[in-house]
Amino acid sequence: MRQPLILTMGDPTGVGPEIIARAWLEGHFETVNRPLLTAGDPGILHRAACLYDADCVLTESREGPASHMLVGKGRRMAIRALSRLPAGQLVAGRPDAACGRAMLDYITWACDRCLAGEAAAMITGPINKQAILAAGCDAPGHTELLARRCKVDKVVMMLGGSRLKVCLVTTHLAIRDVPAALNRDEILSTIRIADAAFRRFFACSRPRLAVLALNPHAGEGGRFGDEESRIIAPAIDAARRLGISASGPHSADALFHFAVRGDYDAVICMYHDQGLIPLKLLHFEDGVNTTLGLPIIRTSVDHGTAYDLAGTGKADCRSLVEAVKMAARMAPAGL
Ligand SMILES: NC(=O)c1ccc[n+]([C@@H]2O[C@H](COP(=O)([O-])OP(=O)(O)OC[C@H]3O[C@@H](n4cnc5c(N)ncnc54)[C@H](O)[C@@H]3O)[C@@H](O)[C@H]2O)c1
Ligand SMILES: N[C@H](C(=O)O)[C@H](O)COP(=O)(O)O
Repeated sequence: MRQPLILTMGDPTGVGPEIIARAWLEGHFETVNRPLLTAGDPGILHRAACLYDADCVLTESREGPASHMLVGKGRRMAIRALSRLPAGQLVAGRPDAACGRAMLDYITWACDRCLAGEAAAMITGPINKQAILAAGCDAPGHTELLARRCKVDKVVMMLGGSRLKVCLVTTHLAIRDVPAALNRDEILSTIRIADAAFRRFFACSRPRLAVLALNPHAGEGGRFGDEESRIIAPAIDAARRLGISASGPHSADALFHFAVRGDYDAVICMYHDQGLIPLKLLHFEDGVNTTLGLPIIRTSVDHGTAYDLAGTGKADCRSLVEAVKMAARMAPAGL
């Protein structure tokens, strides 16, 4: 049998459990060509599924990799029980350290199964970064946590949809710390990882990568900053010498128009919101977050825990569905 895709449930008090249950109950995973296993909490998932189907039933199973099956409208959802939190006592949007520990356990278990070749890919539900900190993990997000777990120094956060894909040089850090975190090698390695991933996973023989400037008007010849001439242009030159189709530094305000028009395959962005604002403007509903440069395949929803919606059953599950489909496409054929 083909190895499964593992879905991690995310924050038990966020929308993760309900978007997983919703996607299952609406049948969105029926065309996925691999088994799906949810790493999470059966009681929480059952409570979430009841938002859509009051008759759904949680059953114990002692056979197979799934310790629980959730049955709703004839669909069987395999669950690996990694926590048994008191569902009735948890309040939407208020994770405690036990929830933080559980979120971490889902992620590390799934990552280890992928590293061992027992799963083909992992897809992550949204976590709360404060809660994982309360549970003793100082990684600012999945991206950094998985890089550490896989013993990789440099990975790239890419978010994308059909119209736009953005790769970030820096991720979760204060805006005031961005300039100091940028250097030629970081930018060059981001370009190289993006280039390799597009060739391998997205059937792009020579990806066209647009590299953004940091400052307005690409620094206006040094008047508004010199990162462009000092750091970014040398990184682009080095990439081009390696045969990579990288261009820039482009003015960030104008470039997205051309990228969305189809002139580029991906945009290399200097910091989080430079890339994620245009991306989420276009692709909030169906965007996918992918970590490039890991030895495993990891995709994710492009949104957070959405505490304002948790427990209402109103959260959109399209990003999750796209993340699962993308993981299935990226998964190694031999596994
Ligand atoms: N993949 C991840 O684990 C991930 C991604 C982004 C943010 N986060 C975390 O989530 C928490 C909240 O972050 P935030 O408030 O910046 O972003 P958010 O995405 O949780 O919420 C922003 C807005 O989008 C809405 N929204 C989010 N998901 C939705 C969905 N599926 N359907 C409909 N509307 C949806 C919310 O209701 C809210 O109005 C933070 O702790 C953050 O670190 C986690
Ligand atoms: N920057 C991501 C976003 O806004 O969607 C998000 O915080 C997720 O990060 P991780 O995949 O590292 O958890």
